[in-house]
Amino acid sequence: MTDLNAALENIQRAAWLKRPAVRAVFELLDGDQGHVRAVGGIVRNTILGDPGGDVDMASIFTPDEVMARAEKAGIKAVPTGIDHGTVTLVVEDEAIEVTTLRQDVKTDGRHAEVAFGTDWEEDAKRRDFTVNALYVLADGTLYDPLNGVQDCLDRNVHFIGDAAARIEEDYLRILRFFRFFAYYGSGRPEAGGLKAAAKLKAGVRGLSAERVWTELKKILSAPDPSRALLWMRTTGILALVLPEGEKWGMDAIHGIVAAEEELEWEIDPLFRLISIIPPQADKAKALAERLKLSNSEADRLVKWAMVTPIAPETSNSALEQFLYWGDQAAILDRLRLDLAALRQKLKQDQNMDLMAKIGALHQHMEKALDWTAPVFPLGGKDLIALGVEPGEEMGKILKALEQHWVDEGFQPGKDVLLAKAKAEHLA
Ligand SMILES: Nc1ccn([C@@H]2O[C@H](COP(=O)(O)OP(=O)(O)OP(=O)(O)O)[C@@H](O)[C@H]2O)c(=O)n1
Repeated sequence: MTDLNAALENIQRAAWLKRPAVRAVFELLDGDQGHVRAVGGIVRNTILGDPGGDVDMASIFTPDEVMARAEKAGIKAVPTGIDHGTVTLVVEDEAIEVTTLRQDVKTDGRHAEVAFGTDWEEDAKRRDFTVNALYVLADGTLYDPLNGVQDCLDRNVHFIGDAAARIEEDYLRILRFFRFFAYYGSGRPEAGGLKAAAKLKAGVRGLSAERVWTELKKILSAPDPSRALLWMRTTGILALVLPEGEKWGMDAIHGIVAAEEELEWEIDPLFRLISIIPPQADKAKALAERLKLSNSEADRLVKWAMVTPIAPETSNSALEQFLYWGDQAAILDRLRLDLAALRQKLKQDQNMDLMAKIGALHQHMEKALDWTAPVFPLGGKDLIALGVEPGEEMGKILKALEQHWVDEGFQPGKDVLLAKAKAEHLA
């Protein structure tokens, strides 16, 4: 476990703190006087020993002042979120968001109305969690007004001030609570935050589909999201954002996480989603529409839901037929899912039958991964040459010949197929 000294050292040594863009922004906005500071995810992640992510900064200067200074210094500045006081500065291809300190004035639960401020503690207090209210100054010292470092070290995702009030400012914070718990939490989520999240959960209904899906994807991308998902289910929050996953085997996710680790599968949030919803095309479609998944995400989900499960006993030739007529990616998803489930089962019940099934599924997966569909050697032109009129009938003949070719293990060549066409279809 990281201790305080190691955490502070992580910051002093952080490579991002020395990057030209970060130095340029510190210089532009009087970093030596503490008027601009790195904040948010990058600081949190660095303390926890995983210094990845974009560098976001906060500053006492108004967006106009930031723009004016950037222009004078020849730094590219784009007003990317001017309503929220955000200007993006670009130096040597690195984009850094600089947001003016804020004080909240009014809120409707989704969008806080903000006034610019110059008080760092005030800015810290209007953020969501203590672990996100950490600032790094130009010289690498830490400003931690709300004891966020200790909460990082204790793996405690702790709302700032009154949890309910923080949530009412932005209901997305309910999902962020579970996201940060998934990544950094240990034990149980903090009781006060959990209670407030459960009580105010109806508020997530008012969030845009895009924000919910983006956040859900981040939860599903955590090294092990299973505990967070279980708490979301216990509090009834999962039922609101993902009703399909409510009664379905949440246990599957354990098998997936284990298989990812043991078989070095890449973490794939959509695959994890697949594992916790039932394989029903109508449900998959409804989910994709409700959460506004991208076309490729929706396509993958629906195709997976429609694919026929492939039993371990399936013969090689039957598998080839599945692969030829079906969707390779969906079949692979199906195989991976079943494999992960069987491997999990084997941990409780070491029996030969299970081992044999797992071995067979491994082989099916190898085959499916290597699969390139053979090309059917016949086309419409070949039948026209035999005197068949183009049209529906020709389509039927071609389909029948193709089916025969597949059934025969893709072996019959063009001549054999043409002979069959003459004998059976053109007599
Ligand atoms: N609903 C929100 C969203 C963000 N923030 C604050 O804005 C910072 C930046 O937000 P964002 O970039 O969305 O998230 P990060 O915490 O930086 O995490 P990541 O970059 O890993 O998504 C957060 O750290 C937090 O201080 C907040 O208080 N409430």
